[in-house]
Amino acid sequence: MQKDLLNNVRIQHEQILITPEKLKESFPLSRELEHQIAQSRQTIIDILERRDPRLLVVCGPCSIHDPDAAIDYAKKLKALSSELDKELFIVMRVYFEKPRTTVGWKGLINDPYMNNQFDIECGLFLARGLLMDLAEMGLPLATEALDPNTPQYIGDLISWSAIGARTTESQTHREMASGLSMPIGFKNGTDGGLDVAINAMKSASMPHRFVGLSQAGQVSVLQTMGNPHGHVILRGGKTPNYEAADVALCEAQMKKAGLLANLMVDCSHGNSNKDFRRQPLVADSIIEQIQAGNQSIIGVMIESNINEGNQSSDLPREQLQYGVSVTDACINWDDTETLLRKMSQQLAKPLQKRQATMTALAS
Ligand SMILES: O=C[C@H](O)[C@H](O)COP(=O)(O)O
Ligand SMILES: C=C(OP(=O)(O)O)C(=O)O
Repeated sequence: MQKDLLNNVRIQHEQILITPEKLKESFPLSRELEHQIAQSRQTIIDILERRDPRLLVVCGPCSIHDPDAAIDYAKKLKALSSELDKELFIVMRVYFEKPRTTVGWKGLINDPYMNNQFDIECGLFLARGLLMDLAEMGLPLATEALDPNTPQYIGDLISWSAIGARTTESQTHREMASGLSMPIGFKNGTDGGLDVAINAMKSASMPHRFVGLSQAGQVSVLQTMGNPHGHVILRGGKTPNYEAADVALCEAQMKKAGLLANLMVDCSHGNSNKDFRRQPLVADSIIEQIQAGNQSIIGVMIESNINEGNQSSDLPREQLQYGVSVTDACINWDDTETLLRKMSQQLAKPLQKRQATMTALAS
């Protein structure tokens, strides 16, 4: 066959992918699960809109590569979250898509067996199947929305999403965020810049029209309503940005932009200088700030796994250590439990005060 000189010159292969609708037929949601997820989303909205004083905690592995280990982790997190639910609303990080600084493993959906076979359809099946299992355990779930088509396949199972530091400035991601069904956090840029996140929050709160995918798998013009439940995630950049002065600066910039100052602090990434051992120190600062009366910090993010540290995603599967991250290094389960118990205990009083302020403002 004669090669087309002008079209798809650099496309080597095309494969028709299952439609969102068809994938969902294999993993249908029960009415109970629908209600549970809608309720979790509403709880997060209540936290953002100051009707629920609890701290939103997005906690879990940097990325999922082993669904069995994710279930093991989730069992521990579920038990603990039920115990601490007076102070903390814990949502499990279930990240299937990794944005890379240059190149590297792009997550379970893109290359489910980490063997460069890139069986994306299998990745979608694994991702949706795991989300169903986790949701059935009663856990609210969080993910990063990276590929603009992925939410059509799995978004119904997600209660909170993030737009990452590498994509917060992208129009495509802001458009997608404007149509997402759950609250969404925008990370500051990798250089620490706040403007990109604040602009993203503004942009995503507005209606947009753009080309996207329908549930039936048709390329379609999507018209969105705008997502009013955005917030900024301070993740550090060239230097950390979790201290009281950084939080105050972000708060002031958000207010100046006419936005409700709702902030989540990411204890990992630029805020830990990528040293997982520093995550509890960042959390300590958040506890102190809330004890001192801070009202704008509505949540924290923690990268945590069964076992601490990380390992290379290039290792042969049989050499991979169980429950250890293949992307950013995480704190282990024992340290996670200690940290979450400490947060819950030390925040009980200040959060009661938040509740009292909310009640006073509402009356
Ligand atoms: O959270 C994970 C990583 O920080 C992010 O995907 C970037 O990773 P990289 O800089 O190793 O590519
Ligand atoms: C990639 C992530 O973070 P960031 O966008 O802040 O680098 C992440 O949270 O997994």
